[in-house]
Amino acid sequence: MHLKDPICAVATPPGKGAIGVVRLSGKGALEIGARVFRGKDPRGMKGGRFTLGHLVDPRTGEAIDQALLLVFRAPRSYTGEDLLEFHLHGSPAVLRRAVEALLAAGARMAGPGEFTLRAYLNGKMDLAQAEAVLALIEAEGELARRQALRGLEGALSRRIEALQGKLLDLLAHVQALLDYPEEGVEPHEAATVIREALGEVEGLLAQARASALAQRGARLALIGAPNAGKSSLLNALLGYERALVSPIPGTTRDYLEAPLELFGIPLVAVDTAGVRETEDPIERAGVERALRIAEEADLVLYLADSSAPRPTPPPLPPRTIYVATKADLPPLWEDPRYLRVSSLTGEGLLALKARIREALLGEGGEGGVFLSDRQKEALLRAKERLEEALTLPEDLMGLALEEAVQALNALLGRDVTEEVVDRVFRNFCVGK
Ligand SMILES: Nc1nc2c(c(=O)[nH]1)N(C=O)[C@@H](CNc1ccc(C(=O)N[C@@H](CCC(=O)O)C(=O)O)cc1)CN2
Ligand SMILES: Nc1nc2c(ncn2[C@@H]2O[C@H](COP(=O)(O)OP(=O)(O)OP(=O)(O)O)[C@@H](O)[C@H]2O)c(=O)[nH]1
Ligand SMILES: [Mg+2]
Repeated sequence: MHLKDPICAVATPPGKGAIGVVRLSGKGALEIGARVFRGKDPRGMKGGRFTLGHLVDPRTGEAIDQALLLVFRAPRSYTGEDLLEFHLHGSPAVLRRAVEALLAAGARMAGPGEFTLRAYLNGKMDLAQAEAVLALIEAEGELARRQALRGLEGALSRRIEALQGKLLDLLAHVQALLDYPEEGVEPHEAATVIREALGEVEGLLAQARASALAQRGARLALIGAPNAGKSSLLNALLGYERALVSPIPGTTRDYLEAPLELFGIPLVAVDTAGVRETEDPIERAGVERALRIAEEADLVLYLADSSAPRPTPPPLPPRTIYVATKADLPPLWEDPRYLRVSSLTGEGLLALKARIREALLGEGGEGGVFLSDRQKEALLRAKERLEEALTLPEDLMGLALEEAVQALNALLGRDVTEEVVDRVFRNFCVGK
């Protein structure tokens, strides 16, 4: 059901701020606006204009606040409907009264994401773009922000549409074959198109992994023997003295977490107690924790002091980068599998950061676009159907191709059930 009734909500975050914005959208928004605004009549204003006046209580005429009123006229607005924005002082007391005034004048409270839902239903954006709006709001790191902006501006949608175009051409070809078998199609041609499509889908799936990582961030554990230089490397990565450093082995007793952004990826670096055999029960508890943290981390940096006798590493997960520390001192051992780093001089630090980035994102992290879990599932369905089509003779692959196109349609939010749409917008905040 697509309602067009006027909805309103505060668009800015709760709390105090320089400005607070209340949005009003739908059929009759201009009339409601006229009831709550003292100043220029919004019904006489062109779209894309603003004016300064007062927001008033429609029941009493009492001024609630000064207001800058922005008027957008259907279909040229965010939602595609008539839309008014009241820019008020960012005061909880003002915003509460402002919403009350709009409700009294005939609007109703918007549901979560209802403005963006209307933008989607009115064809202002597809479902993939709507999900990117949410991802942009949620973005904490630079990479997540960049990926979400690309998605919201339609980078993914265009790629999916191009892919569908190719598959629909092939489908037409294959269907023609059913009607005019004597015409014939080059058998290898279909396979080539499908393989190309599969390549594109797989490329997007790789981006989905990078996208999930950019959104959620990653935990990076530093582990190694006492005195290996873990706390020093943590400080060097952070660029400030977060952890205590000393020449006494066993300085770090408990683990320590510090947020850090590398190449736009939000990370939590975890410095841990040096791993060794020990009688001290407190130290032993610290060691056990360190090993568990390594096991649970997305990526482990295993540190070994290159200026001391070579230690035997504890059991380490496969996602481990091996680091030989104190590269500024004469080495007692060398191993090409270890990256030489000095926290003192900074030598090898850039190479280490590059390795961390590569381990987390793989090669193609940079040009990525945001992909939601829902979009990833649609891509997996398309991939299955394309793989199936590849095993079939041309005259029988039509159904599989059609289903692949349908999966891509679902990604864009075409021909999807209300339930699918609801599930997307449930995650939005009220006011978006
Ligand atoms: N004050 C304010 N700032 C905002 C938003 C908003 O809704 N209000 N946005 C909301 O998320 C973002 C901007 N996105 C927007 C996207 C489209 C339209 C819009 O009115 N589009 C019309 C007309 C465009 C035009 O005048 O050229 C259209 O597409 O037809 C407005 C904002 C970020 N900043
Ligand atoms: N020359 C040199 N000394 C370093 C370097 N990194 C660390 N050190 C020294 O090595 C000693 C131990 O450093 P920490 O960073 O405390 O080592 P840790 O691995 O955290 O040790 P625990 O907390 O005891 O497990 C300190 O005296 C540091 O100054 C380096 O790159 N070069
Ligand atoms: Mg330490």
